[in-house]
Amino acid sequence: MKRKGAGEREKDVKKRKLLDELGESWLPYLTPKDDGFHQLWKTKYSKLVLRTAEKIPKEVHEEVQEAFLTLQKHGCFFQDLVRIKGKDFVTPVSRILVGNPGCTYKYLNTRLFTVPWPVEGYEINYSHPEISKACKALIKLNCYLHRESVLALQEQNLAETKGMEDSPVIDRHQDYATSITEMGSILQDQSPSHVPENDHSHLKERTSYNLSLLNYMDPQQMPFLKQEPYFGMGKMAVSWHHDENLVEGSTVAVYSYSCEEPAADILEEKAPSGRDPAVWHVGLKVAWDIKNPGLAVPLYPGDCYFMLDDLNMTHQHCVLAGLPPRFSSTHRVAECSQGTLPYILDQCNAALQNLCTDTHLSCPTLKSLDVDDIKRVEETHNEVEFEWLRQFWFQGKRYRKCTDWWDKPMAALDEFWRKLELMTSLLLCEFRKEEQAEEQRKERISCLLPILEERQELRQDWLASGYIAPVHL
Ligand SMILES: O=C(O)CCC(=O)C(=O)O
Ligand SMILES: [Fe+2]
Repeated sequence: MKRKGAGEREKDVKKRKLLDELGESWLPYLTPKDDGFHQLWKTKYSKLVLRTAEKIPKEVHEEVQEAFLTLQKHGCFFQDLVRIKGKDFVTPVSRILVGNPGCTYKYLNTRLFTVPWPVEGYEINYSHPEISKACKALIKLNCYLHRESVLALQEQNLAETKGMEDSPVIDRHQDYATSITEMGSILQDQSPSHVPENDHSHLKERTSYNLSLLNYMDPQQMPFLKQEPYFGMGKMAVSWHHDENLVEGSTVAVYSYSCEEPAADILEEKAPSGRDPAVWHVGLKVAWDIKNPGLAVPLYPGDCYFMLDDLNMTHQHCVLAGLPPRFSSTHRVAECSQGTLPYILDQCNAALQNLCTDTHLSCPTLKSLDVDDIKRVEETHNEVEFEWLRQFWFQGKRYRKCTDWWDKPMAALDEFWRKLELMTSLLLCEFRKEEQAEEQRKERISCLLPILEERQELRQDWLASGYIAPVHL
């Protein structure tokens, strides 16, 4: 629950050690111009799959590229304020999260809320018909990438890791516009309690993307991009990382669209080795390793790449900036057992069971002072305040640019939070009363205290990061 990520210090030590070992020199990396590039890809990076633009239906390109431009025109991309090692940073890329209604995705201590794509059974008001069309194009892309991922896993026999022998083979020529109804059933499958019944659902689970994080950056507007530190790959739009909060072993599928076809390699003569700095690339390296050369794969407009199976865990990736502006749509299976609206509403409802507001009572009371009940209620209080409300309001009104979908749920969570505040104050009143046995009182207080301390600390933390609270918080 704390904003300061665990394990960050350990990572820092590892990184320092790596850079120290490296000294002044750079590690080798290969691009398609180098001998051995394909051999290296096949042996050390085989779970990275590239589908070049010409293999992808024209309809996909047209709809998705239009969607990107629409979302940008309507000002829907935002730079995120993220926290790394206790410090706040603004991401150089601007982002928007689109996905299943009610889903969220937490990265670098920031929780993003999906702008919902249209799924049957959900009523969604978009602020503009063009935004509605864009979200529809993205869910269609999602279906397309889901099918392509299943095929790629089957082609590499990765679908069989858990006995996939009788999983049906998907027909590549199936119409890409998979019906939204099919997505509806996928959405239901993703309830936290869903347990795969057979091996086919295991494959489906690891490729049923529930959201996409869209990125946009115009390098001309970003003069201070970081240089890639290990290989000398040049300017990075996104530094080396593993994607966080994904279902273990799930694929990540990316559609990449750099807005202009790069001019013939005019810089080639000046930079005979290394990657072309005019072209966008995805960089890959084996995690915490200096033995294997890195890989820089150029991405031309409309190319897609897939990080299959456990590639995201065993390797790190980065995005190397080219010259033109670029969009990407990164489809993920977010681990959202504690990240959906139904989840947090359930938690709040359960906590509120401990509040008795019978009309014949002049003021509300708590039903139980049992330590387990106190703990559950007060922990939910922290969770809704720090993981949801403050995260949501911190990002301002950005979601309203696209939809009012989150307004009602957030108002409901706000209402829950007020009642939880009341419950904390009722609890403190109880502790002031004399009639409890001393032992019991001590036990209750020692269970409550750490949770209240954490609340206090986190409130300070949010305050320090410039968060402006709505009046009542
Ligand atoms: O834009 C891309 O190709 C990938 C971006 C990325 O790695 C991320 O958003 O996590
Ligand atoms: Fe990533």
